[in-house]
Amino acid sequence: MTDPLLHTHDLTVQYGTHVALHSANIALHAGDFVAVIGPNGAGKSTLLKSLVGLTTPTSGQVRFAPSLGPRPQDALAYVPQQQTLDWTFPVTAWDTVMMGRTGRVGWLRWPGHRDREIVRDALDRAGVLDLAGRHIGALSGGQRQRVLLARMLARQADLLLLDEPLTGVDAGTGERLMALMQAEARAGRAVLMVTHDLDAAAAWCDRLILVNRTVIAQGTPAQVYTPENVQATFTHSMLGHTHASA
Ligand SMILES: Nc1ncnc2c1ncn2[C@@H]1O[C@H](COP(=O)(O)OP(=O)(O)OP(=O)(O)O)[C@@H](O)[C@H]1O
Repeated sequence: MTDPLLHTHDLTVQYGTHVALHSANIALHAGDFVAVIGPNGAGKSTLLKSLVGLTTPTSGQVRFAPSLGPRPQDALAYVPQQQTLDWTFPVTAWDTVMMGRTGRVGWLRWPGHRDREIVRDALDRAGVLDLAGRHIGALSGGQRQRVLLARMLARQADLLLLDEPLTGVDAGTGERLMALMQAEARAGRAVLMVTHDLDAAAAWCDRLILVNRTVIAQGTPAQVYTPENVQATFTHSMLGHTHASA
């Protein structure tokens, strides 16, 4: 197997004395479509934020492949949870997706013809081209989620990290989003997605990572979905209610 694009080494994150994630070791390879699954408060968003650099690990490391260059964060597209974004910001769906190009174009360069083509294609693939001129505040939850996916596609990043992209979308939209993410993985990108939808994850993803304040299990859906793993993930915290000793 090729070297991973990203891997963590004993990644641990504490908020004050609360250990949100303990000694997590995961790896993401080009072509991977991976789901992170666990109960509320399991540390899933914390894991993603650590990979993106929005949360600083207490100990352990996030390591990127040298092939991603000196600024690996530029090779990464992150889709946060929808409710963490300000949807009153006065921009259209088109502008929002064009912002996905900013990292590539640079803040001081005016977007060119190619950027506009990429934005148009991304909106089209996400099924929201007809909404391009609409203010984002006037979109429904499912439409917003599609716009966020389009923004991610427009970035043309090597690593795609998504936090609960299926929340609040109908079954048809969910299928479309999963198909899009799978296509991105098949095109050689690495896709890591946090989700509460176990069925969708098992149906579409190559690998699952079960998390409950640490990594409980990882592997193919068939390897991971054992009664023991599911019980360990969803019925109690592997770290109990203890806090860090430090
Ligand atoms: N900035 C923060 N400061 C303090 N505690 C935090 C912070 N962010 C998260 N936590 C705590 O860390 C734990 C893990 O949170 P996290 O958001 O990573 O969980 P999650 O698995 O994504 O949950 P959910 O499924 O509810 O989104 C929770 O107990 C949460 O309250």
